Amino acid sequence: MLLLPATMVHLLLVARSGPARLLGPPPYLPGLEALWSPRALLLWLTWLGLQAALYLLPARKVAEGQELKDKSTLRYPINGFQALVLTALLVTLGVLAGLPLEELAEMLLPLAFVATLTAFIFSLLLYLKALLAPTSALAPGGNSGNPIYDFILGRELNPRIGSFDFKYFCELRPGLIGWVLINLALLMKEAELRGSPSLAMWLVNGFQLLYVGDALWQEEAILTTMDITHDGFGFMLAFGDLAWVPFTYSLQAQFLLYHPQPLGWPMASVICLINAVGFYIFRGANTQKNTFRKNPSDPRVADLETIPTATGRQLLVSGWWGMVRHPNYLGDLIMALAWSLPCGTSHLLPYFYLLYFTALLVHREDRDERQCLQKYGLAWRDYCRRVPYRIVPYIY
Ligand SMILES: NC(=O)C1=CN([C@@H]2O[C@H](COP(=O)(O)OP(=O)(O)OC[C@H]3O[C@@H](n4cnc5c(N)ncnc54)[C@H](OP(=O)(O)O)[C@@H]3O)[C@@H](O)[C@H]2O)C=CC1
Ligand SMILES: CC(C)CCC[C@@H](C)[C@H]1CC=C2C3=C(CC[C@@]21C)[C@@]1(C)CC[C@H](O)C(C)(C)[C@@H]1CC3
Repeated sequence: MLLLPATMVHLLLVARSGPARLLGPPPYLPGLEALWSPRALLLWLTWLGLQAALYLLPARKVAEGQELKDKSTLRYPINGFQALVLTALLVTLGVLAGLPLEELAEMLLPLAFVATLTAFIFSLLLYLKALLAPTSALAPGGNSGNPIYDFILGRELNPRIGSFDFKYFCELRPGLIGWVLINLALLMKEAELRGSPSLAMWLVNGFQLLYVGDALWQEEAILTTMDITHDGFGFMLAFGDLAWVPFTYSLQAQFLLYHPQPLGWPMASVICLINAVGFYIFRGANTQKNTFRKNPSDPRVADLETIPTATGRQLLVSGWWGMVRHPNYLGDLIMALAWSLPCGTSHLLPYFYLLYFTALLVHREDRDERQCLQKYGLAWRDYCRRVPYRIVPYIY
């Protein structure tokens, strides 16, 4: 709980320091006056309020989630992309009216601090709320009885007030859209400092906007991911969604603002190709699984080979899911590489995301395999025999 926020602050400080050494000490230890700013708090609360208001707007579609323990299903508004477009419109109007968006680049530290504070307070409230929740509403992993463990992992699976689903909202809106907004502010700051944004900055902004835009366009697909179907909503996800994603996932753009990197068109084209390959695998795999889970007889997946399981559900054993057992992770990792390459090879810092993400996905894959083995037993063993590699074909 303390190490993650400390790591985030370390990264923010190091990115703007001359040597930008990931593994070195931070350039200085910020005092409370550098972390706390009422202006940052006001800005952050306005941002959360705006995203909540956009979430509550009428949706083009309302989707049903996976079946819960008590056999019920929850309904989710599909209006994330609409929220992104409306936010973009509002920001454009604001900038045209003189809003100094580039000033965000100077406010990252106090903003990250208030985002962390909100994550702490919010997860405490979620924990208290979960004490009143019925057993059927609890997540499988966050009910050990150890309050600290449960506070971190989250006791309740889908905490809601009325139809407002906190986990679903936080996973895709304030942090993810905040991430691209911070990137844009850094791009504008670079334009102010150097006359125009660098090619490397354009690439990082473009790739990450594609990733976020895609997540919101394919919003419904998140309903079959582990975060929604299995993990409770506690400190880890609240901090991850609200603070970690916007302030550490924008690290490459932060690095580029303070350490401009030369990048020619031939290298830029190779990097674009790497990102396109990663995106193709990531999107193909996620869409295939989501389509199959929603309707196994959908013509797009009906021809794929499957393994029946004792639960009545089937496992895909051809197509993307016949190549490795987590093709979506492979695509995501290839994209992570493409986001770091525009920052050159002189520093390790911009590769932090790739390193952290590899560790996160290897751990997540292992966790998922254990859950699947428990759920599907022999059928899962059969799947592992037929598809022996976890993430990278012939390597891992
Ligand atoms: N940028 C970031 O920071 C992060 C991004 N991600 C991305 O989020 C996406 C979702 O990841 P995550 O939720 O971890 O995992 P998945 O979307 O891969 O979901 C795993 C589940 O898929 C189902 N499944 C597994 N194998 C098969 C198969 N062969 N056929 C059919 N269903 C199968 C199982 O659930 P069941 O059978 O019950 O349906 C399993 O529990 C990924 O693309 C990942 O890269 C994840 C974490 C962080
Ligand atoms: C703080 C900890 C070290 C780790 C916290 C992990 C979280 C930051 C991630 C857990 C799963 C995530 C997903 C996405 C963002 C990061 C977190 C919240 C995701 C929304 C990114 C966009 C993708 O298209 C997705 C598939 C929708 C992702 C779902 C999982």
